[in-house]
Amino acid sequence: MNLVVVSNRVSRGKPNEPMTGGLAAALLPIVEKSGAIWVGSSGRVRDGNQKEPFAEVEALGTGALAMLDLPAAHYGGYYEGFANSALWPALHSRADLIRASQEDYLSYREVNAFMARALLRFRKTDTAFWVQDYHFLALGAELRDLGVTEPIGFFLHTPWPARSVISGVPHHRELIEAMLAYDLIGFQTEEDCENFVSYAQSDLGLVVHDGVIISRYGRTRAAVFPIGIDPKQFAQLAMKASTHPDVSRLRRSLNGEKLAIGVDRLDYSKGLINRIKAFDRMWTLHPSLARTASLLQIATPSRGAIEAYGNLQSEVAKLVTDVNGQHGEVDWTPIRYLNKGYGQAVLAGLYRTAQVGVVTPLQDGMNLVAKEYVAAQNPVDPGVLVLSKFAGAANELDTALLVNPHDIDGMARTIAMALSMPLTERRMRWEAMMAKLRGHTIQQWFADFTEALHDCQLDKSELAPVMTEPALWPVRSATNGGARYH
Ligand SMILES: O=P(O)(O)OC[C@H]1O[C@H](O[C@H]2O[C@H](CO)[C@@H](O)[C@H](O)[C@H]2O)[C@H](O)[C@@H](O)[C@@H]1O
Ligand SMILES: O=c1ccn([C@@H]2O[C@H](COP(=O)(O)OP(=O)(O)O)[C@@H](O)[C@H]2O)c(=O)[nH]1
Repeated sequence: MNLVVVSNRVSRGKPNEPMTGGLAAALLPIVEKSGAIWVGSSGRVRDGNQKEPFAEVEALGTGALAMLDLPAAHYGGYYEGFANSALWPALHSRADLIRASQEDYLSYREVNAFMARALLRFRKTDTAFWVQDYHFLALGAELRDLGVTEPIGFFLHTPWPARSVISGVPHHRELIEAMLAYDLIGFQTEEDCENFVSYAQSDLGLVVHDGVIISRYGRTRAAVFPIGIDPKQFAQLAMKASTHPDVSRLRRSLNGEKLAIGVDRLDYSKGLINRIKAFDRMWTLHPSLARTASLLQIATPSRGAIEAYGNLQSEVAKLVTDVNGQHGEVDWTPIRYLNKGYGQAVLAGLYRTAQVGVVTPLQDGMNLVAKEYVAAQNPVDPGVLVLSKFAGAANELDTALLVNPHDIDGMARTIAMALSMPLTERRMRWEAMMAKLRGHTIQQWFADFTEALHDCQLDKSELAPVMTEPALWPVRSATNGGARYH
């Protein structure tokens, strides 16, 4: 099978460069070894009506990486607009932050249609397409319109919310109907999958049998594939990193003080404000922890052109300044706040230096930082993970100290408890989490999804086509060769 993997964000795999998000971090090591072609955005745009999309293609491991220049007129409306100002907030149950215009929606559809045309260049006999994430909900339908009959899978890296929340997205119905052009739709958790299936049944009135949704396109299997990491490789990275200058300097600067670490994109879904308030509360409730335990918070800038992200950056910076002003001493800074990214080779060493990992998103598809923190620990003296129950990772890492990120007092108490947890309990919890990480690696995730996609194709060829009542479909009219949706 010739696999074509598609995502908005790709990674060129430069060692020492920070990863922009978990999708690129997770896909890089497996795509490199799979021989697949990975197609995504180059981060550049190009003017004009590109008849032949421009792609820079380079070798990536045993396969290739193709980076496309996306259409200049639509990029902003697609990425900052519909994908990250309408879909992202809805997918993270923040309906209050949904901002969507008709122009943004049309740009989103244009970029999906553009990507479909671009993908034809990589289609060979026996090709399967694997589309990643909410940037390309309609890509499968666009490919079908171009006559593609090969298997097309889709994996959603974010949560899928309750019906009432996703219904807040303009054009939700036609987008979700378009998703049914995929043969296989993968989710991070059972809850996400159930929410999606419930929408298909209740809002689209479709029949669902054994996880298979029957629509005008035929059969779509909805299933759960929790994404993992390579814990062995991450542990090796962490051991090697102990001599990295940044890691050595951090260790020296601590003078025996305990350290908690947080590593997140600066995103409102990550719960940074509540986390910092929890530390503030902890130092107020337990004055003995002032000077003896501090927080290193890495907050990598993300999607800065979007208003909600710009506001968050100012709000977090102000809160950190207030808390440091309140609890700091002439020779002690409670929160070290870094507004930049680090390569994973350093990050792994920073995780290992910290006695507590704090991962407290309000909502998160998976959260790979939680898994990486666990894998990076020293087995004889492991740190403690404080983890939000609303991160996908909490389903597997259930021996972490699970917290409600809305309960600031509760988080303050739990972080204090983590800082003083006895070694036997730390080891017991850590070993149970490592067993889960070893059982669900990124390699396994990749193999499970591609095998399930292959099985969908077999089912298709063995079963007669399904006829159903036509659902409501977007009305298309051609304008300058592009697709328009009403
Ligand atoms: O590409 P960006 O706009 O810079 O954003 C970075 C990525 O953020 C999201 O990552 C998700 O994928 C992780 C791996 O499955 C998962 O652990 C995390 O919970 C998700 O939020 C987004 O879904 C990606 O498309 C972005 O590339
Ligand atoms: O400075 C940084 C911050 C994060 N990461 C990586 O970015 C990914 C973040 O993934 P996660 O699933 O936690 O969250 P996302 O950002 O995708 O929502 C992880 O693999 C981190 O190791 C990185 O390489 N450098």
